Amino acid sequence: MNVSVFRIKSEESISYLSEDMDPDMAFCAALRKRGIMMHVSNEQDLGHLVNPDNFDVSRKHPDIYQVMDNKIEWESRYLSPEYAENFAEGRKHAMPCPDVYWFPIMSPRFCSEWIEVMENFGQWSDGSNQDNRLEGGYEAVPTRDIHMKQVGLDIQWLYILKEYVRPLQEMVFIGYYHNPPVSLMNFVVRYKPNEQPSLRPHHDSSTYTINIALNTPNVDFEGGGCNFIRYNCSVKDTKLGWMLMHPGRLTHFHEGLRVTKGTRYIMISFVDP
Ligand SMILES: O=C(O)CCC(=O)C(=O)O
Ligand SMILES: [Fe+2]
Repeated sequence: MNVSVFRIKSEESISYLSEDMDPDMAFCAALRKRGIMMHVSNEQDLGHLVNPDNFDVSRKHPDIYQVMDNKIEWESRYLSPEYAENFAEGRKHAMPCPDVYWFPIMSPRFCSEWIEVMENFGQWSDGSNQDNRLEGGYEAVPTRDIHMKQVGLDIQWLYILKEYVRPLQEMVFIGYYHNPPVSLMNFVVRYKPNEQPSLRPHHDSSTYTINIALNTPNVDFEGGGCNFIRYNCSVKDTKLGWMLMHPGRLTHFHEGLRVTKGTRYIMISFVDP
């Protein structure tokens, strides 16, 4: 196309204004009216345009917030490449302790960016029983943590629970169906030797709890893991982006084992409290 096309002074001149069309469509229509057709000149994938209405560049890692608005690309970046294998016919789900299931769910990129979102925000709780973020203002077994709401990820996280966690739950705790999952407690926990190194035995206020490893034992930290006391069984060799799923109460009294070096991060949700 030549710029002279635009220099014609007449009522036929090319315009991108139209009462009932967006500017890009109006522009194309005006060209067509003058007999100028547009053609695809390549079939290379050059990426995508984000919707500026919901892409918040002031966030650390705005892409990780896009699970609802740009789902296909979000999955390719942040879902574990092994996620789909969880649904393979005849798949034997890992069960490291009785009724504790273990699934690959998130990619390494998810794990590192999720940690960076939290550390960039930086306002970890002080580990005391007083917690103004909660309805009752009291947390019986406090962790050093940041809640999803504090970093504007609460809606996205509930969507992740519904889309990616619930289908796994339905495969292993058969007959339990609750859609959408409800969860008021969704947070990243940080353990380190001189801050909070461990978590004393407790029940969770959940029907089931999920616990995603955001970093790697013997690489990023030493010690750590989750011990299920009734079964004298612990999961210490947690795997990056893999999620533990276990009942919250009664049978699954558990504790967070001591981190002796480095920093351990996990993502926790108490689902259907
Ligand atoms: O450290 C762990 O893996 C367990 C964490 C836990 O039990 C909790 O946050 O409720
Ligand atoms: Fe717990």
